[in-house]
Amino acid sequence: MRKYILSHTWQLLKKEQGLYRLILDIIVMIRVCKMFRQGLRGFREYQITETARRRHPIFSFWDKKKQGRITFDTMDFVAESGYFPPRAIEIAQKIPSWRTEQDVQALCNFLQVLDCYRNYSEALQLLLARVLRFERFGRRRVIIKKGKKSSSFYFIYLGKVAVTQDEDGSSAFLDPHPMLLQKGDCFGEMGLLSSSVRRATVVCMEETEFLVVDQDDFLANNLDHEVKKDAQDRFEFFRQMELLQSWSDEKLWKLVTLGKVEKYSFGQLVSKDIIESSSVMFVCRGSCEVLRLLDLAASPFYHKWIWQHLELIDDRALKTNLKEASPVKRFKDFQIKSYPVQDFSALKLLHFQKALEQQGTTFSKKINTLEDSLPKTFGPKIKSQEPHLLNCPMIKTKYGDIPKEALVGAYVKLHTVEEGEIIGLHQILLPDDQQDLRPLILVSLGVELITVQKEKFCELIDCKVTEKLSRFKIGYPSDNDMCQKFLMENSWNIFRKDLIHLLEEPRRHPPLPPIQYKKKEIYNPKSLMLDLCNFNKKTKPNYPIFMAPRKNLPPLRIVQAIKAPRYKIQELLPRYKNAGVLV
Ligand SMILES: Nc1ncnc2c1ncn2[C@@H]1O[C@@H]2COP(=O)(O)O[C@H]2[C@H]1O
Repeated sequence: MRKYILSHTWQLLKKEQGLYRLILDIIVMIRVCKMFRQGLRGFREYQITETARRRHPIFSFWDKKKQGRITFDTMDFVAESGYFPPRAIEIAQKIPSWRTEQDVQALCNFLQVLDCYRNYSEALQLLLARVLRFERFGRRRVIIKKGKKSSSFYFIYLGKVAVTQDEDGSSAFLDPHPMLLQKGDCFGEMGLLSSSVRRATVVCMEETEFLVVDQDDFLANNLDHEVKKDAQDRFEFFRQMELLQSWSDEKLWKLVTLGKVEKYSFGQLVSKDIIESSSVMFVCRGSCEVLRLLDLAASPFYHKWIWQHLELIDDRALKTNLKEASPVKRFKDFQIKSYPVQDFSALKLLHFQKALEQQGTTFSKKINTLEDSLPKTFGPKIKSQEPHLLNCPMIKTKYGDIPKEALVGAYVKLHTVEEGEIIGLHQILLPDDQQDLRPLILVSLGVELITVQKEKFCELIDCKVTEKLSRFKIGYPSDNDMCQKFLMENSWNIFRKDLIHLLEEPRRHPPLPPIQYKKKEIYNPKSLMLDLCNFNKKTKPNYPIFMAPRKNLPPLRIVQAIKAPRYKIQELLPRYKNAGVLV
């Protein structure tokens, strides 16, 4: 009997292999890519901090191409937590002409953890690695004295320094909020680029490690040429921008000197809130995404949607639904593109077109008018809820009571900013009361930006730029529009899953079992799923292994999808009463 079952299962598996195998391979590939990407992101900040006493492994192999042994000695990376590794100190203490190509490349790799260093072009990074020397100073040591001439530039590897306006830096120890610079920052650029006196005093607040470039080495190794080349590239970039066409070369060079290059790897947060940011950002390479953290409970659509679904919690019979549109119509209505993350960039375009059609209507006014009106498709009013149906804590909101568990948020993507575009300018000319002040998050997809202080940029703006900027008025869709779209996509996803389950024969032996989550949780932080079907059921507390500190988490619990009680799809599509019609 067992033999028969086994051979039967094997036959079944063989029959379905083709497409199913392909899908599994794709899933595995996606998972591996995701892990690899996450791993790489972590690697940039990685440093082994074992004690030097421990036995250390050396990995090595023979490289046929190079006819040499390639060795990875973990000791090279061993350092006390945060300190510059001894191997790197060894290189940085050699005089530039004694450093080999490998030394330079290795030092360059060690320094990738410093934002300020990483922001330079690769060619300049290598040239810097040739000349940087290592220094460590204690608390209260003055590095630069205001008004004096000295000629070095500093990267901070560890510790903190304060920038003061007195000569001996003592004010930094009395000031409750001194101006601090820390790991990854740099200072003293005046010493390298000109022979003018220092504009401020810099003093160590604690034991601090520096990598220092001296002007003599800088000039002797032609670093000034590379710096000029970088600046020329930035100039060319600005020259090609339509917005700045009317500016003279002199004005553009001013902008070049005001700008600071910043690089962000994939998935890195660029700005927590673009609206609050004091900089204008020019995307010179790559792209980034504008996201909005949507508080679903702040929208009347969500309230209506939640209560409509919670009414079905006791498996009520399908009656009201019969009056609704036919399943075919519903299916057609739901035929919109669905994404694993909520991508609403198209909604922005739609919104933009609408806004253009209704000329004279400002964006902020539009939000206000939408705020209190309910969508017609959902009926004129939210039905009165019967709290006794649900045995869970409730929260009072502007639109009535809502289960506490249902207070969730979702990240939605509003826009992808591409090369050549500008961030932080579109509202610059609007008076304060007309600005859309909703916080927007900027996340890198691998991007290189030039940031310029908004204030400084505004000082350069002339009437031609003002006129071009006035045509820039792009508003993002209101939170209500986004919430409505989120719920529509969510409903479509639920419907699509139900339909697939209905049409497909249930798989008896899945070779790759899906990750099992605890069923009874209402909110699952791993799958980012809110499961409203689990209300009124006894829930087991779920203790996640790792939880980021509360202060680093977003103010709302984030969901990617919401599962809700619903009518059985067999009732909606009575012709397909039995599962497996497709197979
Ligand atoms: N307001 C400031 N913010 C950050 N760094 C500053 C500020 N003022 C001066 N510095 C740095 O302190 C350094 C003092 O020497 P430099 O003038 O060569 O270059 C200066 C800048 O790098």
